[in-house]
Amino acid sequence: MSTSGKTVKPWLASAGGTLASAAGLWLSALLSMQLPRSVDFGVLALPLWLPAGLALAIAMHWGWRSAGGLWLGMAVSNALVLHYAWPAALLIALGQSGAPLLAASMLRRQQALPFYRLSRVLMFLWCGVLGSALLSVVWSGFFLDAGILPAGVERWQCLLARGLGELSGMLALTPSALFLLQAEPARYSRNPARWLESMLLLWVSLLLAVVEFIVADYRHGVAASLWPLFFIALMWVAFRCRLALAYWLHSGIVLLAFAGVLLHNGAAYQDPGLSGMAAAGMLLLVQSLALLVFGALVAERRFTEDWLRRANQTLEGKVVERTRQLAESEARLKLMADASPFPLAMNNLNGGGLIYANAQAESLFKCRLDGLQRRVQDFYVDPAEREGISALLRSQGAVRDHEVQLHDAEGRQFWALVSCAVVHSDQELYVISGINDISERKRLERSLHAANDALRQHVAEIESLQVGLREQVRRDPLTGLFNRRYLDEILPRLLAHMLALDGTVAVMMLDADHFKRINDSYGHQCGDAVLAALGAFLRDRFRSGDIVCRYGGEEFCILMPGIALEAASHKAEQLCAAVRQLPIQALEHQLHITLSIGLSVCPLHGEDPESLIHAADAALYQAKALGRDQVRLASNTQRVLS
Ligand SMILES: Nc1nc2c(ncn2[C@@H]2O[C@H](COP(=O)(O)OP(=O)(O)OP(=O)(O)O)[C@@H](O)[C@H]2O)c(=O)[nH]1
Repeated sequence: MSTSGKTVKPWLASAGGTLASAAGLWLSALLSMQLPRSVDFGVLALPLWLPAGLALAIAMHWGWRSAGGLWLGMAVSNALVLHYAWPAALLIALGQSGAPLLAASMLRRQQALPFYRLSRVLMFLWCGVLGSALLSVVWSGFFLDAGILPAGVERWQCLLARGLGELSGMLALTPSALFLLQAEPARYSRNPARWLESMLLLWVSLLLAVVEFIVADYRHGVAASLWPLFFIALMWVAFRCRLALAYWLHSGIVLLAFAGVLLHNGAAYQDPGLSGMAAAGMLLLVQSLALLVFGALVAERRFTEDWLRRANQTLEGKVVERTRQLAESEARLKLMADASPFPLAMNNLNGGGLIYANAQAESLFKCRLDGLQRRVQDFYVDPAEREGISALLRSQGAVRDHEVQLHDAEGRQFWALVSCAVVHSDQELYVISGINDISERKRLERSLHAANDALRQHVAEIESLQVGLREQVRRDPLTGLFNRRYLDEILPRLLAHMLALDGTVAVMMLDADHFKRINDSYGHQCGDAVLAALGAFLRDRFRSGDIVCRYGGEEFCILMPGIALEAASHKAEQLCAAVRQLPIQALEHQLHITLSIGLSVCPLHGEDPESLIHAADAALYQAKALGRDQVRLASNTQRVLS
């Protein structure tokens, strides 16, 4: 370890301390000897034994490091001031230095310092002052016979005097030493007004002490009665100012009292006898004890106040730090929310008052939303919708992807997808909402729906056209009856179906007789009208299950499923007769026509379309050949019927 040039060597410091301690003790012994001795009572042979008080103060402040100085100082005092033989002086000094060192060590172990509790003051008085004095006196007692006992003084008297002297010395000097030992909060020294008050009190008190103890005539009773003023001044200083200052003042008063006694004047020196000195000593001791006790109480209160102040400062520091952390955290969260690419807002659940909205939300709603008196319901096209969301939030705590219609500050309405969550903070319920403008999506959805509707309509039209086309394909345009194409398509299926059911199908072929004449006589259009009228008549004449087709030209074919040969023949005869009687209005002409009919029946005349058509056609041809206006059955049927 490097040491600077200014650092005092430990051994030098130790030697210096030893010598300084020794010198101090020797000087205080010299001073003690100047004080009046008892001549009347012989008990207090020694006056206030100042070295003992000083030794305890040194031992408490520097501990065992001061052992050499104490021993040397005491030995020198014994030898040079009290004129003991050197061996006795050295041996007695062992006790005089060891006793305060032991007492100080014990007090340190019990942490008796600093004196900010009354219990510690009592501990100090008991262990330090009384214990030290007793130890020292007991030790000295072994050597008092070694030719050093004053003539005519009993040993016990000498021990008692020594003991009381040391006790008094320690008590009187303790407050004076305490300014070295006492730790106390320093805040009183920083207050200028208090400092001025301290200085004023200190110097006025010292001035009064000079007057009281040095200038005033000891025979004057008034001077002695002023002593209580110093108590007041000391307590005042101790209470209002730093304790160290009170100890200083006490030390000054003690020194001035001693000085007055030495000068044979002042309140402490009331008479040259022992009684005056004893009274002065008692007053000093009482003053010392009072200051110790009062100082401890004051210090206790100050340390408690200081502890509370520091605890408060620590607490305040923690609060400040916590507040800072919260502010940082809040700033981070705000930064995150502000930088969010999605519109975010926060509001009171009750009332809907907006607390926060990020820049995206402000841009969406086209207005500033920071701390304004705005409510979320102000932005709903239908405020009742907001009530619905609030009710959901109260019951479920969150709402996901709710479609609502909002409007911005400029009145533009738009659809939004809203997701909300309830959060608790400071006994309040808040709602955090994410808002997604879905106007464009909605517009596309509407376009899509419109396109779908148009497409559906288009498909329906196509289907209708297809149905029409299908009808056109299988219908004859002139009569509205099924055409031959349909007949060719339906007949095989019908036959297969009826054969599977063991049923019958009659095929009726009929032809208008001499139709060429109508065309020739009345024109082709009139012929068309006749054909149309005949078709309508045929359609009405047959059951809905029958299939009436225009086979071609003026020839028709009718399929009648499930009809027997006789019934079919009968129906053909009736038809023939009915048409014969039928007046047909064709254009401006009323005409009559007749029909020739050929009839075949499945399975009698065949089980396939060709056979049946051919058989019916042959029968028709036969009816024509036999003079027309008649019904003929297919050829092999003749036998069956006859
Ligand atoms: N107005 C009109 N006439 C048609 C149509 N289809 C065929 N015809 C006519 O019908 C006539 C059929 O004549 P024919 O085959 O000689 O038969 P018919 O005159 O009825 O004599 P028979 O059948 O032997 O009694 C022809 O003059 C055709 O032009 C049509 O759709 N409209």
